[in-house]
Amino acid sequence: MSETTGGTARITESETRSGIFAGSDPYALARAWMAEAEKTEPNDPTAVALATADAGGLPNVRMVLLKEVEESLSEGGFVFYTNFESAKGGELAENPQAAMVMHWKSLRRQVRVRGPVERVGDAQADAYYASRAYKSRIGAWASAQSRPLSSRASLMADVAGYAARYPINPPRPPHWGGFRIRPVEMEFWADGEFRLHNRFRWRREAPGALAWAVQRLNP
Ligand SMILES: Cc1cc2nc3c(=O)[nH]c(=O)nc-3n(C[C@H](O)[C@H](O)[C@H](O)COP(=O)(O)O)c2cc1C
Ligand SMILES: Cc1ncc(COP(=O)(O)O)c(C=O)c1O
Repeated sequence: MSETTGGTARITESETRSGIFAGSDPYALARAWMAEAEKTEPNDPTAVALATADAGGLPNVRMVLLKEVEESLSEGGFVFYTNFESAKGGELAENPQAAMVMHWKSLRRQVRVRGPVERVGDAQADAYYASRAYKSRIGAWASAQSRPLSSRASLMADVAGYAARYPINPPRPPHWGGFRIRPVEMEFWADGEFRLHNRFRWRREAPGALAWAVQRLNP
């Protein structure tokens, strides 16, 4: 058992990690793997399957694009953007916890993250919204995401209506913004021969603690 200090976060682990698993900051490790995936994946290297559950515990899952792995040694988060009134928005309002997994076929690796979820602050969400294509910004106004739609024509009429209302610089819709998953657990997985994969789980040493305990897991 060894103890090291990764920035402000202490790490306890049973085995020294090396190669693609090395490092004392799991956010930096996730960013490094994503940077590799950007070179090898044909499209959407930041796509994640995002799992939520409603108040009754029934799970739901869908893809979203991860837009930020925040720079922090100990208290970072995984950020995505969506409609607060969508199915996932409703589930996160009832039960603000989520899990996500990134899987890159080209690298044969996956990263899993679990934790409580909070909304991203207005200034950060405004800045991200402003960086999107104009038509995507208008689409966020027009789409009542996850609710029934009578026809494609009605959606396109709403798109035209919002484009007329906001010919330039549409403000961020009040129903659209970001969520941040604050990990209590992360897992880095890489494919091994004959299914003898390598897995390292990073878990907070105690609820609310900054320190991580890292454990190699059976494949
Ligand atoms: C690769 C990919 C990326 C996506 N990214 C997002 C996203 O970042 N935000 C979003 O709201 N929907 C995104 N979607 C659409 C969602 O998968 C989903 O259809 C939508 O958010 C409604 O989900 P819900 O009804 O569970 O709320 C993406 C779909 C795919 C296939
Ligand atoms: C409905 C929806 N919202 C948001 C996003 C996030 O991506 P972007 O901000 O790059 O449009 C996506 C990506 O596919 C999407 O489908």
